[in-house]
Amino acid sequence: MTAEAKSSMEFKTELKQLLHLITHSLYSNREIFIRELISNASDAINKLRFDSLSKEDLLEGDRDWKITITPDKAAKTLTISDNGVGMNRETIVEHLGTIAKSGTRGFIEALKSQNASSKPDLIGQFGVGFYSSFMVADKVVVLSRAAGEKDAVRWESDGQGTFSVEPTIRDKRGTDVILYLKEDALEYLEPYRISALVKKFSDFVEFPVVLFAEQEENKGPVEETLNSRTALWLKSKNEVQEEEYNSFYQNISGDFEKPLSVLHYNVEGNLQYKVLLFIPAKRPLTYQWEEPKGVQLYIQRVLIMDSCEGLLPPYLRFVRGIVDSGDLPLNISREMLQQNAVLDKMQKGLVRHILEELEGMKNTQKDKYIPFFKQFGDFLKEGIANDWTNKEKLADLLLIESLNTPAGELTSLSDYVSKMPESQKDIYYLVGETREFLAQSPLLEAFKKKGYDVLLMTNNMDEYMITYLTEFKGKKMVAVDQGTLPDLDEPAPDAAAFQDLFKTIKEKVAEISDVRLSNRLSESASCLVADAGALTANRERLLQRMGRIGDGELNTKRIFELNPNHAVVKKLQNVYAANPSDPKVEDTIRLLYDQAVLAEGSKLKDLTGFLRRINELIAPASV
Ligand SMILES: Nc1ncnc2c1ncn2[C@@H]1O[C@H](COP(=O)(O)OP(=O)(O)OP(=O)(O)O)[C@@H](O)[C@H]1O
Repeated sequence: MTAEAKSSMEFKTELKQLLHLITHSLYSNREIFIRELISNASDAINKLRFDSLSKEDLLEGDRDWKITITPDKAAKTLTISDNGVGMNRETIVEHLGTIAKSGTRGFIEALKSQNASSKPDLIGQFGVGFYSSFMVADKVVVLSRAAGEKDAVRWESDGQGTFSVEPTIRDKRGTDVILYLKEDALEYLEPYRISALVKKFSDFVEFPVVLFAEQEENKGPVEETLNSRTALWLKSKNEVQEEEYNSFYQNISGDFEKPLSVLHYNVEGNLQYKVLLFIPAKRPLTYQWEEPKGVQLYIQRVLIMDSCEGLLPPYLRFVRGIVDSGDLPLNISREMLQQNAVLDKMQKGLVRHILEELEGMKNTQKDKYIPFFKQFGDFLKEGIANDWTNKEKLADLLLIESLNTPAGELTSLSDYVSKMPESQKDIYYLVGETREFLAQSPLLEAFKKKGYDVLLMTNNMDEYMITYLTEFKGKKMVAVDQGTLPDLDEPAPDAAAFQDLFKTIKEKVAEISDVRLSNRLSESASCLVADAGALTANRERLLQRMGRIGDGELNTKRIFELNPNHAVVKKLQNVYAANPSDPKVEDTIRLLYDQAVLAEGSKLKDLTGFLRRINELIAPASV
């Protein structure tokens, strides 16, 4: 039977690339292989413990959970064994050969682009898991027997592109990972080295990690438990050292940095649960392509779900940690969890704590909060769009540049409001690509004159977020490139005199929906604004970039505003009054319009016409 025979198979292409990179580029942090293998062993035990809640037979009476590390100096092998769920022929081929995790491709790209040898921490961020064995071993053999099955399987590979599988014998369920160490990795056979690494990386692992070592002079083997197995979240806050938090966080997140903040508390009362959450300091590359790990759900110390979606809303997926509930039944299924009211209540509490922590940081530790916001601000903006109940709190966590803050410095909405002059009713903002460009916009002239501040939003998420943030502390959020602005002074009352000219402008400039005198301009002659509720120039460009509307295609017409106090506008009005069909009239209208198009950052439709008109103007004065 083919299923019984030894067969040789190829790794999936992406895995081949991954293995090549692991073995050739990542040396300096290779000791983490031990963490990865212990973590797999612990996952395997957790999985069986969970499965056995509904199928006790699987245990066959053995619930003495244990992870064993056996160095063999003579054979130069290091073996990591567990009595977890195990694998059969089918699952071993699937898990250790053909499945490339979704993050693998991204990992490979990041390694290639970032000069991998100088970025060893990447491997931790991506959790390449089992394959990290090939950093220290030139051959790896896995012997495994799945719980509830009789046959065992032997997997072997030198990490060069193929692996083989064949039947074998293992007298109990579980897995042995046997590393045939490279000559330059024999240090990992030394008990003191193994012991130090387990303490460093895996001290909190819930199951005993036992070193099974031969003694000198044929005294027989000794077993020594290396990890203290403390469930950190069950201790009280004042019993835990900062170092313990750090290494626990690094273990569950794969991050090499310390966390930025730790939230550790107990909830008593109707609902009881223990919380240990971490806010990371840096945004790992993984977020872009891998499923977020999120928060682990434990029920009375038993890991139920590695990444429990319902515990936090998606926008807080950067938070790591553990919630251990005393109120949920141990054998709860994923489906039941999703409909469980307890989870909803816990989520509300967790969100409140996280937002309060961030608020405290913003108010009292600016040096910590500003870098945090630069890394994770996008997530909070996503929250403004999705979490209606916490919208105001989230909005108050925003940091934004503004006209009155020096370039590179940021203001919060509360600060903005507290500095508003009495005459100012609304909060003003302008969204665009860069601060430099926005700060020069003609749309800000009247604000500069009146001393009103304008928020200058230049982050990718801002256009999206601002559609959901229409108010803050009872004040309207108003785009300065949209609608009319009653807070500003009225334009000169001579609008009537311009009515005939305006009629001609509307006939000549098909791109606009209307023309009127402006109360936004003081230096410039003209500008374009969107009608209330219509697409602004920046949003239109964003939609074009996203392919939602065609390039150069104007879906919405804008309103053309003229500054009645500007010399060119005055002259235009005079020339028009004397002779409405003077050819200079149309050229000047076009030039004023094209200037306004450039000032809003859009492209000119008729660049040739624009240059011709400019040259005709310059010609009489030029040499
Ligand atoms: N000791 C083991 N017992 C049972 N199954 C295992 C064991 N080690 C690995 N596996 C299986 O092989 C799969 C791949 O392991 P690998 O370490 O590459 O990734 P992972 O553990 O899924 O992810 P990560 O290491 O990033 O958390 C695991 O998901 C698991 O199904």
